[in-house]
Amino acid sequence: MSNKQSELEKLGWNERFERLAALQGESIETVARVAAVDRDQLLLLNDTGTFRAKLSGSYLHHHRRPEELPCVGDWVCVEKGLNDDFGLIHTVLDRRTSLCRKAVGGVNESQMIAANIDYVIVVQSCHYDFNLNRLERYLVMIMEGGATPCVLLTKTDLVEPDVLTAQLSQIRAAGITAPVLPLSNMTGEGIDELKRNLLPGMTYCFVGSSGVGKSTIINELIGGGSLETQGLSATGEGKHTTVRRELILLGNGALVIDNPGMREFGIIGVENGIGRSFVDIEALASSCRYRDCTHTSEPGCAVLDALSAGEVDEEHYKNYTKLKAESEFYQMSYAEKRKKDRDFGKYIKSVKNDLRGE
Ligand SMILES: Nc1nc2c(ncn2[C@@H]2O[C@H](COP(=O)(O)OP(=O)(O)OP(=O)(O)O)[C@@H](O)[C@H]2O)c(=O)[nH]1
Ligand SMILES: [Zn+2]
Repeated sequence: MSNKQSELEKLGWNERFERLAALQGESIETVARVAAVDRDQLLLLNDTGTFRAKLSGSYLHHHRRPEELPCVGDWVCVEKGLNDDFGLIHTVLDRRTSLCRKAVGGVNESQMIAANIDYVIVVQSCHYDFNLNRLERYLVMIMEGGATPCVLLTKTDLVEPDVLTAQLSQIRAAGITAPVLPLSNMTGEGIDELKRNLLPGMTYCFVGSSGVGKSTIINELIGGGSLETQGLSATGEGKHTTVRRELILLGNGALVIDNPGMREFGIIGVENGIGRSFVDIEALASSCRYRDCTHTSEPGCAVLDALSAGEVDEEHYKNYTKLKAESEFYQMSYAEKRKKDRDFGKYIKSVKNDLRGE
């Protein structure tokens, strides 16, 4: 393996991207990872360090949809002469995973937040913030983007052990098998285990409501020794701006993406369960000919009838079927997860023991 290659692997590069680049006739010499995006300016990272870049005119001309523009975590191919201030990006390699904020239930809006994340860590505080429905919505959206979810329950120092135990059993009863780690930034419980679980070359991000402790955790992780977290100053149009780097390489080799959009990820529509925001469609569904009607092609479907009569908005209908498909996909994995119940039971027991200090 070339030196260049092993340096890039520290930034999350792997064989899959290698093949993608080769397919597009790109040499490994041109690749870099997006560390931040600031309007038309990007901060890139490769084996030589951090540098600035812009999208080539041709790329902009051929890629107009918002999701085609590079976001933090993307791998791009870039041309930069020794004396150039900016590199010119001409290719964005296909994303392996993505985190996309989107609306469900009527509003048509979506925003690419980050790309090529391996693990998304959903942070909820077990003190007031805990909400199973919200957790499920986060997990669905994460899995839809292809990343692996994990859950952190923070502020365990603020609740009685039985409150935490009840929350863990609620999570288990909902069929969620993502790893759940109770943690306290105050007592330090769970911090070491979290650190042990962050693997070199893997990309992580933390999502969750404001105030649950994400900054405190990330600061703790960075405090453990981070390489180059500062941004890069750039002079453009007479202004001097600093672009804050959002892709952070931790001392242990793991990568963390920390950006404001990410923190609010999923906020749009996340509280809307199917029953609430799609009551109109659910009501129609009760008059469908078949009880298990999927409202996509069946004869005698009251929803499709209402759609063609213009009584139900097309976009609203699309969102409904989409969310329904997602939750069915999610339900499917429930069955498999049941099998793991026994293991989870053991886990709960060990957590209880930990809490008792055994
Ligand atoms: N008791 C207790 N307080 C905590 C814990 N973790 C964080 N806090 C406190 O909770 C408050 C919010 O923590 P932050 O880390 O800023 O939360 P955040 O999730 O980053 O919030 P945003 O930056 O708004 O997204 C701060 O006052 C922290 O000191 C914890 O485990 N236990
Ligand atoms: Zn139907």
